[in-house]
Amino acid sequence: MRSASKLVGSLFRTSASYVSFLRIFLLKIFSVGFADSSIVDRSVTNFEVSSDHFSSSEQNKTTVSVTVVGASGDLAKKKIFPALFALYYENFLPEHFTIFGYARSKMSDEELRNMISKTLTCRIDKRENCGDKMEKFLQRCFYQSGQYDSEENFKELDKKLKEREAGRVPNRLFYLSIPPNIFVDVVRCATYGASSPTGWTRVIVEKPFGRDSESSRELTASLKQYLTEDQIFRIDHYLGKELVENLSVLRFSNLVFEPLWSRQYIRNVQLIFSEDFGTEGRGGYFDSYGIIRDIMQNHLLQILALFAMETPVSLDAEDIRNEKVKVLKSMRPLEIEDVIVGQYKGHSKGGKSYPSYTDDPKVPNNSLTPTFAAAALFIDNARWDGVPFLMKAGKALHSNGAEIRVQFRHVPGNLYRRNFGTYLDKNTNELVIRVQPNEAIYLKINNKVPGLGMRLDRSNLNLLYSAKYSREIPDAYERLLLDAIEGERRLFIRSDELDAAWALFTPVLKELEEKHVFPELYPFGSRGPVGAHYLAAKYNVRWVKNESFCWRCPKKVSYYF
Ligand SMILES: NC(=O)C1=CN([C@@H]2O[C@H](COP(=O)(O)OP(=O)(O)OC[C@H]3O[C@@H](n4cnc5c(N)ncnc54)[C@H](OP(=O)(O)O)[C@@H]3O)[C@@H](O)[C@H]2O)C=CC1
Ligand SMILES: O=C1O[C@H](COP(=O)(O)O)[C@@H](O)[C@H](O)[C@H]1O
Repeated sequence: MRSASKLVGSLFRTSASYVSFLRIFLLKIFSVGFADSSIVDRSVTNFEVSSDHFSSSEQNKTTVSVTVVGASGDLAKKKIFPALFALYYENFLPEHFTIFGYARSKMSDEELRNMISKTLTCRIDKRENCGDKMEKFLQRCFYQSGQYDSEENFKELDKKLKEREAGRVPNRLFYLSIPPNIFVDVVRCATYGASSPTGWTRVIVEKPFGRDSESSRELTASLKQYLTEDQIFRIDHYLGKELVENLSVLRFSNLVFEPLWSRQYIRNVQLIFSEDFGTEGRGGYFDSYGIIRDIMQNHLLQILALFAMETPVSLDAEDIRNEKVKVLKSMRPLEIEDVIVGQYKGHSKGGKSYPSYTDDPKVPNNSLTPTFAAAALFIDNARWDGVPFLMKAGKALHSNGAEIRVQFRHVPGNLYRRNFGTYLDKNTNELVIRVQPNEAIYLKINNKVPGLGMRLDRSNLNLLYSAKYSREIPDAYERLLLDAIEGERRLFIRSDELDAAWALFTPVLKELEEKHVFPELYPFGSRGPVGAHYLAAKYNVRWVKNESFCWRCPKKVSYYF
């Protein structure tokens, strides 16, 4: 009941619609009554089905408009419009909704629809009626051209929004898919020119949220001149990935993992991100941020916080985010001795040539920006004292993927020690959560090879999502957009979380820049700089590579670098 009353308070404060209030309130009541129902299954709570529970006259009174600011850009085309269509296709959008694209480029509604239609796709498993649905979706999309710092232009948008809202209570979501230097202008103009007069107004902000502690705080302060914290949805799309969402389920709904989840049983944790392509087309942005800001300070650190937090009081957003902040505040700021940086260099192989990072016309020839980094982080609390959390992130590597590897300690006094040979580490249990591609959770165990002898083998207890579930896994942006529409903040970053995250990385980022640390060059398509192995070795860790993660590796080989 406590969570239900908390929710009532916060919903009224943010003047959320009565319909979404009722929906969430009932869900909360259910979650108190039945332990399992606290896990919201959207297949039974989507808007279509919910209209059985809530009279359509309620839905008729409200409407949701999503304005994608920066609609002509890469992210909007690649991710946001396709995610909105997928939500529509699955009946997750409210009955009355409108989508607006807003940018400086001149476009008609028809031209926007034409642009969007090129990137919309149907779920592999649900192609029926897809063409019809696409057409209907496109008819709900409109365009307004305008400057980002013109209140007048946003007032024109407001006028068009009102026409579509047709007298219903308007709820408005603005997605800032634009470069960060214009975030504040847009928020100011949208607030004064186009915020909802009677419903809610929410703003999704894309990263980067500043370059360091100072600029991030400035950005937060500027946004808060116009918005309350409740209205700001800072997106980290890794939090919307299926396997990252599943991390808490794995920990807190199974008896077998949580007792092992500490320094007592875990030797080290590895958080690995790799891409087999370079910064193509995004060199201008990337050069002023680098891989530590682009991937580590946000995506990998968010995963780490979810992995390491204590059990939250409930699944409420504030309870979860409180626990994440505690983990981040218990961490030691990263030190320069615990980081290595690299940058990819071009070469030719098999008649094909691979570019250097600095070949990008938007990157200066003498750029020291890292495209690869490895780091060792520590959480100084009772649960994790002394356990290295190793992060590795890189572009233009030999493989593509993201995973969490949990290496367990050796079995004390292991009776089968002799059977393992010299590589004892290789035979300890390991839990792998493969975030992408080919989502999976598997546990490496030792077992006996059948027969009269006593030969041991390594096997995987394997949950491979594609084998178990026939349905397509939704894109992270779908989940996050839906959450923002529903006012669910659990997967968005609160400002104190952001402060704590920057506090860990800002000193080392400054030091790397001030000392002009030269990144170790590594060939495009390689495993990255050897320095990463020395860093791991310092903490008695070996990076492990799983064969299904590595498309250039020969099959059935476990890689110890
Ligand atoms: N692309 C991606 O994969 C990812 C992007 N992001 C973040 O999302 C946001 C949008 O990214 P993305 O779509 O790649 O960005 P783009 O560079 O494509 O910019 C989006 C739109 O903003 C306008 N714009 C671009 N540069 C400027 C400028 N200097 N001044 C004013 N307007 C400008 C352009 O629209 P017009 O000229 O028509 O006004 C452009 O179409 C950024 O904050 C980015 O960091 C985050 C994760 C991944
Ligand atoms: O935020 C970012 O993420 C992408 C990787 O996202 P994914 O969902 O495709 O794994 C990365 O390429 C980009 O540099 C970074 O800004």
